[in-house]
Amino acid sequence: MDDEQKQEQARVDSVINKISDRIETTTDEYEKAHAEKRDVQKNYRNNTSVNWFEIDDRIDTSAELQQQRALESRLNENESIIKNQLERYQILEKSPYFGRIDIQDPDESQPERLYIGTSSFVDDDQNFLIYDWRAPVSSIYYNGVLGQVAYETPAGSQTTDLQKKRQYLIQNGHIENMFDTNETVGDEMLQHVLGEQNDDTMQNIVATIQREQNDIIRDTRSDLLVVQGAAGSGKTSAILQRIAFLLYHSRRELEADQIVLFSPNKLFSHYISDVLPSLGERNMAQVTLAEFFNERFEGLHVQSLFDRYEADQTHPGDAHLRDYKEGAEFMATIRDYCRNLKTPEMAFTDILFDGRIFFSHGEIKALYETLPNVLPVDRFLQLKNALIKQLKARIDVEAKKDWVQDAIDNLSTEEYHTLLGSKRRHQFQQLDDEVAYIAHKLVKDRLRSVYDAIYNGYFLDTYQQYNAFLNQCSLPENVSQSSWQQSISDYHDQIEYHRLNLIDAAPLLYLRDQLLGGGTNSAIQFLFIDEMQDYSLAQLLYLHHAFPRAKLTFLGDSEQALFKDVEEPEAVLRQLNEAFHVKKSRLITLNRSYRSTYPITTFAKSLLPDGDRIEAFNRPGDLPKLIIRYDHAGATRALIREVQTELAESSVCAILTKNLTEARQVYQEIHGELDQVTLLTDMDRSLPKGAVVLPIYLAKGLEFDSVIAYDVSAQNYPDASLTGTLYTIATRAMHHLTLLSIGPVSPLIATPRIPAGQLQIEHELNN
Ligand SMILES: Nc1ncnc2c1ncn2[C@@H]1O[C@H](COP(=O)(O)OP(=O)(O)OP(=O)(O)O)[C@@H](O)[C@H]1O
Repeated sequence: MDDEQKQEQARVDSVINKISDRIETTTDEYEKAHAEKRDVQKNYRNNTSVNWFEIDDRIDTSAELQQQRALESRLNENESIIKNQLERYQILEKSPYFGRIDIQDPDESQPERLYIGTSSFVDDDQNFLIYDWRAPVSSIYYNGVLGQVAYETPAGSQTTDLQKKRQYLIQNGHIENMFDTNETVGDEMLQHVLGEQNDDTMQNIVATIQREQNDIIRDTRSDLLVVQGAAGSGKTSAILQRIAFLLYHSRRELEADQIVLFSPNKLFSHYISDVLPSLGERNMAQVTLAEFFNERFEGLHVQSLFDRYEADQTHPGDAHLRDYKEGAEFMATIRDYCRNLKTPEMAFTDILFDGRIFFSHGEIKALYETLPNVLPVDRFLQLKNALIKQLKARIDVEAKKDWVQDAIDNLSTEEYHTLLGSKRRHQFQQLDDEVAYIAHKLVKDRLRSVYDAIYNGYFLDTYQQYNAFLNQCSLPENVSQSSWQQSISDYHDQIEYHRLNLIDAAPLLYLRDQLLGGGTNSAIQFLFIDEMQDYSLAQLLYLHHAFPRAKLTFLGDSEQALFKDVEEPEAVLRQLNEAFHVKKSRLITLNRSYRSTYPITTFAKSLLPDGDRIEAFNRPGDLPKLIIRYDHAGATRALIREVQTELAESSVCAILTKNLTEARQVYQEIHGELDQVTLLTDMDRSLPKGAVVLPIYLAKGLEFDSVIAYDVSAQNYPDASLTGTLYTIATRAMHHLTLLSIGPVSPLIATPRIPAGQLQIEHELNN
């Protein structure tokens, strides 16, 4: 250790001491806050156990309880603020900072040294010992090269002279490594971090954020930010850091649950779940598209993207028809259709109660006719109000009937009191009033389902309405009437079985919202969509409609699209701009790929016709291995041997297949021969150790130490339509990639673009 490093270590020690002291005092504070909250809660519980019916005169209790509830919520908040601070200090205690910048401001006589870490730390004399990485001045660390640099502050742009930039790797209080660099963030540090990574969960990249990634993270202006980047270029990492940045930037106005991330699968949700907590922030809400749709279509099973991948492989369907139904124009057609819909064309339906008609569709239609001719969404709101008014009138009439009196007589004391609810006996002038109240309440409760049906708009059969819409569409030239009619009849059959094809989900929801209103959540301020290439424009438009106030960040890589054509990043942005009409949009492309070793990225990019623009990060490693076998038994033996070799070094080895059928078959073949092997499905939420077998679409967004691509033969990957699939598989590997071919190798690999020297080839003879 040279003198310089000794001095730096001494500073680290002294800062850690101060952090440890602070942890001690904060722990005391936390315990106090916790005890205070517990006392109040105990008190609150004792009070709420008051029996309302026996102690009629304790009217004050309610006000007291309200006060206590407010107090409890204040104490809760206080406790969680202290807890959060404590967690941040605990993170800092292990590794207080990762960067230092020495800057000389024009109006200062001395240069200043600033140390940068995951959050700021101020000593008792108000000296900033650590700056938060998200502070305006910290951007110099990520963006600046030595010399004059500018950075944005709330007060405008500032310039300063950057004299030194130093990076540290501090683990458990020790400086493991430190480098001075003139680059944005030096490659040495990246080498170190990337070489060390393992599969468990994603790590934050705060110490080594690259310049273009920093642009993504710190963008606060764009309404629509589109990130297109090669596999492993850090798109997901960057947006998680962006979320942490936004939470810091708008601490007062933004909560983590006002941010939604659409993630590609459940495994991915788990995989990224540690990143924000490791930065001292709460996780945002996460949902998959399938979860979102299934929640919106209660009682209907919506086809998932995975079901569709599987179906596509046997019945690819009409591509033109799909393009039409998944496009922006189709959604616009729905909006126009809804706006111009005439009463006779509306699919009104009866509201039933106990199997009998309560409001007939004719009655409802007639009522609708009497309402002012405004947009359907407003007119339906009026219709709901009018129907609820009628329902109330019918409740009044019904409450006076004999059956109700009989029902009251048969109520147990407990049921009676439940109906009485918070009302107290002395609030009624006479017993009759009380009975009338109970009768009314009883009928209202019984008719609750009618009320819900009105409230939810069940008087309009939206499935039937969508069917009617489909039947009147003017088709584009490349879509034939027969294939359109077939798709309508498929839709019809699916609905009969309470199922819905993915292609119809967004349009149908849009139609429903256009007519009946609702479906929107204005509380969400930021919407993130990862793997955007797997979403149709119609789906993206629907999500924009569903979260109308949210700023949008979409990220993806069209090269990784399974069964879809590659699109240029600029074309993606153009399409979105035309469809979304946002004020400020921005495209950021990331071409440098960090995940895999140099030989793996070099191989993977060669699979793509235009892979040259991808830059492989220079991390050394073994060449990808291509194993060729000419029969199934030989292939299985080779597979088992490879898995064993890989598991001797790594804790997880992923065998990636084209689809679920293939994954099941591989699992059957090997699970008797290996100790730890798991077949993963779309229900799995976490990754077990050992060998895992899964179809590629479930591995989207994930990475593994070691990947075996199963059966890359010419028979299994015959043509360019599977380039995206193969590329996605190859780019999941961080350190080792093995390709197993049963029979002659796919022309996607046996191509002049991939010289033999890029691979280690093992033929059957070597078995
Ligand atoms: N600046 C960085 N510093 C350190 N590691 C990084 C950096 N950028 C990316 N990585 C690492 O590279 C790997 C790939 O990153 P990430 O998963 O974010 O890429 P991606 O573009 O979303 O990939 P894909 O599209 O293939 O899912 C991760 O292990 C991530 O930690």
